[in-house]
Amino acid sequence: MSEQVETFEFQAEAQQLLQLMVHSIYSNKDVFLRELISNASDALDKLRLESFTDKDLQVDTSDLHIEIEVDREQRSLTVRDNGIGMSRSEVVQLIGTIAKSGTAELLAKVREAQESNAAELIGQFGVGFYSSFMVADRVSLLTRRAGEDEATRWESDGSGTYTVETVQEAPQGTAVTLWLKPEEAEDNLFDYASEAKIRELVQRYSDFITWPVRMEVERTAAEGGTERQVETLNSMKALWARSKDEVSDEEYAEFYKRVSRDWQDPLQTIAVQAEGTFEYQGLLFLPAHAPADLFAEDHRQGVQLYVKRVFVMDDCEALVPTYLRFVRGVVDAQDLSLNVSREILQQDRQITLMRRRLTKKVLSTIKNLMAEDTERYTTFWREFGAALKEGILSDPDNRDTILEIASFASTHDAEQLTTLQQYVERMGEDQRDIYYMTGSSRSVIESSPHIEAFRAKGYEVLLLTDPIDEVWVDSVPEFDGKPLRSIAKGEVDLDSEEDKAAEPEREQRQEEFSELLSWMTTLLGEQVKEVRLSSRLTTSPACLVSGADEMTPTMEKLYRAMGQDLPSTKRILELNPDHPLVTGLRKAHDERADSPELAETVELLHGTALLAEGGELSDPARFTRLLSDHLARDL
Ligand SMILES: Nc1ncnc2c1ncn2[C@@H]1O[C@H](COP(=O)(O)OP(=O)(O)OP(=O)(O)O)[C@@H](O)[C@H]1O
Repeated sequence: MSEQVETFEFQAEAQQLLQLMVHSIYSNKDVFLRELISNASDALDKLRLESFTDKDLQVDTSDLHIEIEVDREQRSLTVRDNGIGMSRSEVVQLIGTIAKSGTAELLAKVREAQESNAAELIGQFGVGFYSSFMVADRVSLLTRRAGEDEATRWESDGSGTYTVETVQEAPQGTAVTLWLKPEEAEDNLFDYASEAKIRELVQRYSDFITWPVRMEVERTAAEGGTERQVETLNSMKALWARSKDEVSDEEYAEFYKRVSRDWQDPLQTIAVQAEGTFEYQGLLFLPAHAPADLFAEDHRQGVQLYVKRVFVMDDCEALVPTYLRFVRGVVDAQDLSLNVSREILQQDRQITLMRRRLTKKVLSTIKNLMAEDTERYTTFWREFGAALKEGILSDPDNRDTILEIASFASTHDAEQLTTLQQYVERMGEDQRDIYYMTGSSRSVIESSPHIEAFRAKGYEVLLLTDPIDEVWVDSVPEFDGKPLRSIAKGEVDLDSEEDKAAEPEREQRQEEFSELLSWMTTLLGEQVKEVRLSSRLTTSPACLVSGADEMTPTMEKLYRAMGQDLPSTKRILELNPDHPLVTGLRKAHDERADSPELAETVELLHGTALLAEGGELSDPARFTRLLSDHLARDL
């Protein structure tokens, strides 16, 4: 007997994703079976774990398995599991909505993207249960949660609505039935009611699933003719427990797709075997692409934790540091309790040791990639370098390794990145420091006045443009014995023989300009700490620099964005004594120090220095008015 059928609408975002599936933006339709088997396997994992941790739950876990059933007449295919199942409210919540954060934004991007990029973006959702609608025009799901009496039937044809009804009788677990669309091989829509096709897909995509995937198949009997027989289609071997030479790249790739919910192959597979007092095995992966939310606060982090082959939790963040949050995979520990909670794990000494070891392994893998496979290393760095650099600050133990495997843009090459080691090797005899400048983009830094003298002298400057660069540079005093120095901070002392020879001339200049400098310092007292002559400028009239130990404006902005209230640090205005604007200003000041127009010129000079480094004017309207007035006077 069934109760009244209720009709619901899919949540708007779910509806959009469903539409993408129905219209099949995803060219590989085969993956629907992998998704259904993967969900079934998760449900079996959950039931087994719950039966260990909840003693009141009366369930039979002696034969947990997945079953595939085909009805060729009706062209239907059912994937059934005797796992945890879902309650009625879970069905509505889990199947009718998409709970993941950032879904709306990602969907908006998919809508704007070209077809080929759209598939890539879709991969970031994990195609999931909805992928059934790529191959079926009607899908039903019958499920009963372990420990509950009533079951739920859900059904939809993939348009805007679905129905839900409570059913009295159903086996525990979930059965998903697809009414298959007609075969259309040129559209990659194959005959999924064919035994051979199913066998092929299970072996290709789900062989490592640790639960048996069974199907009744037709066999040639010994005495001729055929007979029906139940067969287990997958080998069920836990991939991380097998030796590396026994596992093919394809198997690793499929396994990666399951644990990461990525649709592309991993960039690198990392197998870890630890023996001794605390035994564990791990299979970690570096993805080939950063997810869109890598820098979002609630970004997914961690790997799956198994204890003696029993799945315990997803996204176990205690096993990897935050700066390696993009690493995916599995760790199977031999000596942990199945009852561990996330809180306990965070403080567990053995877990800390495991994290340390896994971190070292990941970093050494990246180091090897760098030495042996530049192309893959470059891909890795482009996708994840900005996250990895967070480790320079947060993981002092591995700071040196991270600095060794880091790459940076530099004035040496317009495209290729450089390592610090390569930079040091290129340093000339007379160069003592590693020069860098931080800023919002390569072009802003390259056109900022600060870089002029360095360029003129042929000194290489690292161009650091990730927000995190602002932060770590202050914590790294040197690399390979060479101090790291910002070219936008403190005094520059380029220290060549030629500069030393120019010392007396510099002192004389200082003298000549001293009145102008002190007048300007008073005039701009609200905005700058000091006005002085510069040895870093060759073509620009002026630039702003920070004190050697002070925060840069970008850094201040960063802290403010994080909600910290900081007083703004006054900077130093440096003038180029060879620039006609500066020499002219000095002359004019000697002649008519109290002219209001002169004060305005000084204000304009300060404003242009700010603009040249990509900074923001405090009063742009006033600046443009002064500028237009002065320009008009020249006409
Ligand atoms: N066979 C099943 N048994 C129990 N629960 C299921 C089953 N299939 C799906 N679910 C529930 O429905 C949810 C949504 O499934 P869906 O496949 O859409 O996404 P997902 O598995 O969470 O994520 P993704 O597919 O992106 O990895 C699952 O998280 C799970 O809670």
